[in-house]
Amino acid sequence: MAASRDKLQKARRWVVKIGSALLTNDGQGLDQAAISRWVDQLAALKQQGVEVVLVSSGAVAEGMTRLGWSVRPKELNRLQAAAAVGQMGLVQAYEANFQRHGTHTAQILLTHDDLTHRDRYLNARAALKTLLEMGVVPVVNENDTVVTDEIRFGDNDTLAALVANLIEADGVVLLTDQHGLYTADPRSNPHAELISQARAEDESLVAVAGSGGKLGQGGMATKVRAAKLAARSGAITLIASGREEDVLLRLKQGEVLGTLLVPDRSPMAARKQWLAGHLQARGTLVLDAGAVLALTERGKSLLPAGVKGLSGEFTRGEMVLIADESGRIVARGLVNYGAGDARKIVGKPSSMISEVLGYISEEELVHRDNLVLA
Ligand SMILES: Nc1ncnc2c1ncn2[C@@H]1O[C@H](COP(=O)(O)OP(=O)(O)O)[C@@H](O)[C@H]1O
Ligand SMILES: N[C@@H](CCC(=O)OP(=O)(O)O)C(=O)O
Repeated sequence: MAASRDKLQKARRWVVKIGSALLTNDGQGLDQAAISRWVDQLAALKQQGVEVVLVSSGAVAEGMTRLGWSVRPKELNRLQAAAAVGQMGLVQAYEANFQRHGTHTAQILLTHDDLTHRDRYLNARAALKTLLEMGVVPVVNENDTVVTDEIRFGDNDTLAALVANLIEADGVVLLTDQHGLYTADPRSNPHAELISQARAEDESLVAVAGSGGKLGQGGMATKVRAAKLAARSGAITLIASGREEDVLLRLKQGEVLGTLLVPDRSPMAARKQWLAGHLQARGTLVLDAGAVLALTERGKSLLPAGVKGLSGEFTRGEMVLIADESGRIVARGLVNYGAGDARKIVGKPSSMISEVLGYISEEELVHRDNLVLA
């Protein structure tokens, strides 16, 4: 068990999700004091070298307060309106608190659909990674204006896991109003016991998590499902109480709190399997000998300069095979430029991409994070 806790401690990129159940102050809008404490902890984690992405719910609840509604509406359009109003409150609260630490925040509104479209996936990934490199804390929520699944099912847990997949986070921390996953719902079963650790892919957890929390909320079922999703890219998930004092810092110090859900695979093996299993190759890039060595021996990204030719029709974000001049496949990966643009830049230095195409997405044709060697 200690070895697995250690993994969270050593994780250098955390996705921290704060659920609606925690964020709202007895229906009185956002719990500003609690937000201030979580932000202090997140800022301290950053100081310790952890990159953090925050996934925050609470838009509907805050919107209802701002609009003076005491009863949660049933109509989706009114829930959407409340989410749009309340999102401003979330943004204000996080930005003001992070400013105390001299840190900028960035608002990222995503839908699950965005993460299944390969070009949008790469775009979201590039934006988030750039923000992290700049030391900005992305604050993510579902874009409730264009999709309504979440406000119907109350599930930002899945979004947190998808974000972890997207940016290869090594840890997902789901903060909620319970100390973790219990053997039964502790609200209705006083004998329920806290599960300290389990395999993320353990099917018996689904039965334990039940069908959901309070009416209209995801409860533990969505957290267990999210842990399974996060495990696909090798991330470890921890479910803990956001009310526990200094919970994030204590977890970072290795204290045994909450429920740890451990992936079966290492991040690299998980990513390899995902790349190998989920996508069909749409084309082939043929590399010169220097580029083959850069990829296979030095773990580098593939730059356009090392590509001698290409075949097939592919769009940005699709899978391509990467071969040497004899036709031997040396790797596969997600390509940053569609075939038409790629043909124009192959053989050229990356410094010429913007001149040739009139824009630049990335300087690599295939980034090493999106590439697996054969
Ligand atoms: N096995 C279980 N262990 C812990 N909590 C459970 C379990 N089954 C159901 N729950 C319920 O899930 C709730 C947390 O889910 P939810 O209200 O959706 O929180 P959040 O807004 O943080 O996602 C708890 O308050 C609890 O009543
Ligand atoms: N996106 C919406 C709802 C998401 C939600 O409630 O999710 P959860 O915190 O997992 O129960 C909001 O910000 O209010």
